[in-house]
Amino acid sequence: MGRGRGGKSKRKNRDEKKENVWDPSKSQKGTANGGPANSNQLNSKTYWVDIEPRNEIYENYYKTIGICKDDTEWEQFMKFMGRPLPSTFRINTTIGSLQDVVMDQLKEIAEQKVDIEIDGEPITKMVEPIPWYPNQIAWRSSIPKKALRKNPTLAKFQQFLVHHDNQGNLTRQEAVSMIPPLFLDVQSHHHIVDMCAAPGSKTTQILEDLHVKIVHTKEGGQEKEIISIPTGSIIANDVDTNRCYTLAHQCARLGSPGIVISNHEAQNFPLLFDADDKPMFVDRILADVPCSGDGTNRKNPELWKKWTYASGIGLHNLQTKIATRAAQLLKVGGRMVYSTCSMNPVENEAVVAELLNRSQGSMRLVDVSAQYPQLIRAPGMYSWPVIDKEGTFQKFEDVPENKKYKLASSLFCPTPERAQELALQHCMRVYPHFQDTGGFFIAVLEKVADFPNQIGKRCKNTTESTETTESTTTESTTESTTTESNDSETTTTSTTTTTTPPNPNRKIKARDIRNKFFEEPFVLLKDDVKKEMETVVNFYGLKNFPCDNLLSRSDKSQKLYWVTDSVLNIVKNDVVARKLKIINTGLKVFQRHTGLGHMDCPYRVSQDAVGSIEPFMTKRVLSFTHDDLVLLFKVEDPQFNQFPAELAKQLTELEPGCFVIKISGNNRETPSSGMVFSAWRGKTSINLLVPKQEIDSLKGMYGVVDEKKDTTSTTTTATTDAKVESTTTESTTETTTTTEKSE
Ligand SMILES: C[S@@+](CC[C@H](N)C(=O)[O-])C[C@H]1O[C@@H](n2cnc3c(N)ncnc32)[C@H](O)[C@@H]1O
Repeated sequence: MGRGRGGKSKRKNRDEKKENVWDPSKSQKGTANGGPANSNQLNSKTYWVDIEPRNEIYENYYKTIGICKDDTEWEQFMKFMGRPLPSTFRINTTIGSLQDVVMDQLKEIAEQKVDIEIDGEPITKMVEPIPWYPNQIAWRSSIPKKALRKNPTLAKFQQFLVHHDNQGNLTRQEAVSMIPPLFLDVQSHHHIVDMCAAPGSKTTQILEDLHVKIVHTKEGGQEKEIISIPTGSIIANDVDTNRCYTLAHQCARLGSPGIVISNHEAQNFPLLFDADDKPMFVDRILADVPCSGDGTNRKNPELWKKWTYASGIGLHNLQTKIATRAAQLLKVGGRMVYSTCSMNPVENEAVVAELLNRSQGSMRLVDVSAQYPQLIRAPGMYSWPVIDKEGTFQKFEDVPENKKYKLASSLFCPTPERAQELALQHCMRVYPHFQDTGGFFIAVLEKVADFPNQIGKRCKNTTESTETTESTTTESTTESTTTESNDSETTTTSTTTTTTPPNPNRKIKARDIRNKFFEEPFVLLKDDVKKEMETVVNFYGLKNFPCDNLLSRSDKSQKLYWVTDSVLNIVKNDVVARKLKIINTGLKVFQRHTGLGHMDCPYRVSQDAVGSIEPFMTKRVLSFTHDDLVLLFKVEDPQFNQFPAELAKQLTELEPGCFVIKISGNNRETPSSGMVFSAWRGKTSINLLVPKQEIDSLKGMYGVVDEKKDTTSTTTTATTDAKVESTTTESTTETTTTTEKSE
């Protein structure tokens, strides 16, 4: 973590595009070129899509359900639902002293006066902190993105956003989406599962929290310290393989050894066992389940056209299964957050009530009303009718016999007495008009005892388990939102017993091919690689580096991944390591040189992990100034003697091979100071072992004009003996040298 990467470029991803259907370029109105007639008077419609933010069925539904207390509030609700969302983002809390730089710049921008109107309402602030988010880490701006680009006064803010987003210094995330991780109350030793994690905005937020350690001071107080190696871990899971790669990419930007990306159906997520064969129940679990998304209409206006009664009803069963599985995987005393970006009680309180019923008192809703008091929220609902195209039903008993198969009894609200017993008021509802956000639902639950038929009773020294592994009959993908039918679920998904251990020689199975799962398992280092590590430790002068926390992916051990103790514990259990479908884990820290002739050290430091490994290095770290860095950007493979004399001498004396460049200087004056880069010392020249995208992003940021001969080349050239292919592959974030193939 920290300033681990010189520059973090952001790859546009297909999934993001798919999810965010709003395409402002198609919605230009106003002047001939699409801009407003007067850049100070904006009409939000100018910047929004050409979709009327109305849907009669939706409006009737939510009026009947009674989410607003009266007509005046309803008007407010609809007014905000019909507007584009403010832009919101979080500052990355793990970038060390750079956080102060970002904050300074942001405050300077925030102080600038703006004089614009949107829909006739004056906007006086370009950007402001979100009041309920601690320590001014989250910010919002009501100015539409497109207006930022068009208006010269606002352009500086736009540049700030683009630059720091590219550098991984901030994450754009919807304000309400930041709420569930806050209530998860993560600590650095926690073992966490994010069950439906892609595209990963909440995972990255949790991952940042994992790197914060609470230190107890002598005076009895508490301080927060950013740590690069937590003991805990987060497994970020998603059923959609492609979305898992997006997730992996998002998480790689943070460079944490505590991440595991897995690809399972959340409702069948396997219980893991540690190296001693003990079940690894989790400390924290987030079930941010697939939902109708009817709280996101402001972001995805297309949803206005798509909403039907079936949108929520069709997902209730899957949501209940996922919530149940989450509760089963949780440690007694652990915390779970269930959330949706829907306002529909059948996806929210109904699921929570059903989970509490199934838990038979082992789960309870936590009253978090005193936490984050500036966050305006409504309590959970106690009663709601179930409405579908057949009619409106107050109780399951009211449904005609021949229609009962379409509606599960768990969709219906409990009796008022039972709702009170379950304390459904402790659920939280956030509506758009409360603080100009999307709509969201959050429930915080605690496990107080074992779940009925608690999973995890497993015989030691045997692979037999009472734990469910994925049943081939439940391998379906996400349930359709359009189906009206819904099986009434009476049993949990955990009661199936399997006695079939995973195949120890597991390669790729037919089922995996159907699910497009082709990843090789992560394994502990073989003895010969362990032996090689002695050379690596010596070459880089690694002091106290935890070599035992390294994994590889194949026999060739081309790349070595650094993981936290918690991840290591998972992989050490051979059976589990094969059962868990890991797409990626940890931090790629070393990459083998191949085809480079005789090299004293078989591995070079990967740019992905350079910031994390540099503090362990007592050799081969050279201090460069910002000007030296600019020279490296401008000149292809600069010769030693092109640098100042002292640095040229150090380079000459350095043994050939990989080394690390650390930029000196004061953070506030030299923006690149503290950045670290993996580099190669050739015979007479050096070059960066950094992907081209990252270099380009930095060059843009520092206004470096390219003086290199071949600007279209994707590789550095051959006066040095390592060449880095700078294009990233579609499916992974890896870069490969031209002399090596990725594993
Ligand atoms: C609401 S989105 C999650 C958003 C994510 N938590 C974030 O903050 O970026 C729901 C996710 O659930 C995934 N999903 C759908 N069905 C699933 C299942 N049965 N098991 C696991 N993930 C599922 C979808 O692929 C989607 O990525």
